[in-house]
Amino acid sequence: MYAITIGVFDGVHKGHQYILNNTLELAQSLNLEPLVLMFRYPAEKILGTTFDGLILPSWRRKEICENLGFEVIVKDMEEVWDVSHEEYINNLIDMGVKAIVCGEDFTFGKDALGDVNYLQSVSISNGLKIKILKDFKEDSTRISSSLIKKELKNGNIKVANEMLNRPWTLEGPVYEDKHVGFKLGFPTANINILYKEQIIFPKFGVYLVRGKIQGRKGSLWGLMNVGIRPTIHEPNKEPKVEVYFLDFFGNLYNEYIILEVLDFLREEKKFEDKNQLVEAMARDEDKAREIIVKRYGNIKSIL
Ligand SMILES: Cc1cc2nc3c(=O)[nH]c(=O)nc-3n(C[C@H](O)[C@H](O)[C@H](O)COP(=O)(O)O)c2cc1C
Ligand SMILES: Nc1ncnc2c1ncn2[C@@H]1O[C@H](COP(=O)(O)OP(=O)(O)O)[C@@H](O)[C@H]1O
Repeated sequence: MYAITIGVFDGVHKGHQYILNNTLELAQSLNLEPLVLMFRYPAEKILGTTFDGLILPSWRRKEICENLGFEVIVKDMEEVWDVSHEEYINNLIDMGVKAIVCGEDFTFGKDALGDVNYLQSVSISNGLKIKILKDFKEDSTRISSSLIKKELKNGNIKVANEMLNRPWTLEGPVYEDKHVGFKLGFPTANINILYKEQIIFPKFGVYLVRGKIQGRKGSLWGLMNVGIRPTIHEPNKEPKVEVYFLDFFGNLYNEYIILEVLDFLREEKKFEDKNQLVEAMARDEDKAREIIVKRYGNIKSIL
């Protein structure tokens, strides 16, 4: 028997963490198993309106919830798009749901006709316990996935990380390209962040990151560039996420990399020539090393 919470949980930010913690507490007090029904994408993606990508892919959100102690079911919202709100609740009851935790703006079922009032009206006859939570606010700001995405688009990575309660991560497999990086003296592993799900690109520019190569123990400092590389390429190139790891040399093709994005160093620029770009990259490296020593006590890159 389950205590469930339902949603996209994009980012699994502080507001989500508040709902999740409440679900864990309720589950414990009622002797139920905590369960998350998680949707891969928000409704905007299906409606084709203003969806600019996910903060975190579904498997990463699932893992975070599992680490908190939840069982997690990931579904495509399309699967339940046409299910009426009455049937939706009946399906949950059939699954063994005994308690539901949600925010006050929670809606469900076809045309979003199910809401917290409906939930409460059917709860007694179905023996359901409903817990409705008020918006989670910090300094009177309502923390939300769309606010975090706005901060990421503005390069305010530290603000976003604060709302996430952990460093934002970008991840994906490394793919081979034209080897321009090596020739510039800064080899960069290209990370395909879109290989399975649509993920948001942050503001184009240079970031300090800490990277992990899946299957290896340690982690590496790195400089991540996100953008269209206007110095080297024609305009309208596809944006790319690439990382130059400090104090590392090795083959990363086809490795799977997870980057913790820690700081925004500067915007991407079109330099007059390659030499100026290389000089700027060297300055980026100096700045990154300064931050590492100052803020992180010179923790080394280790693999
Ligand atoms: C630390 C760092 C900073 C970068 N800054 C810029 C930049 O400001 N402008 C730019 O055009 N490219 C920038 N790049 C991207 C390089 O142009 C790119 O790594 C190189 O062209 C190889 O790209 P390719 O894989 O598309 O061949 C930067 C790369 C790194 C690692
Ligand atoms: N310090 C490093 N940081 C990132 N990649 C490195 C590093 N040292 C070696 N490499 C390797 O070099 C590759 C990138 O070289 P680059 O010339 O930029 O080629 P490509 O155009 O294929 O990305 C990486 O995918 C990785 O295999």
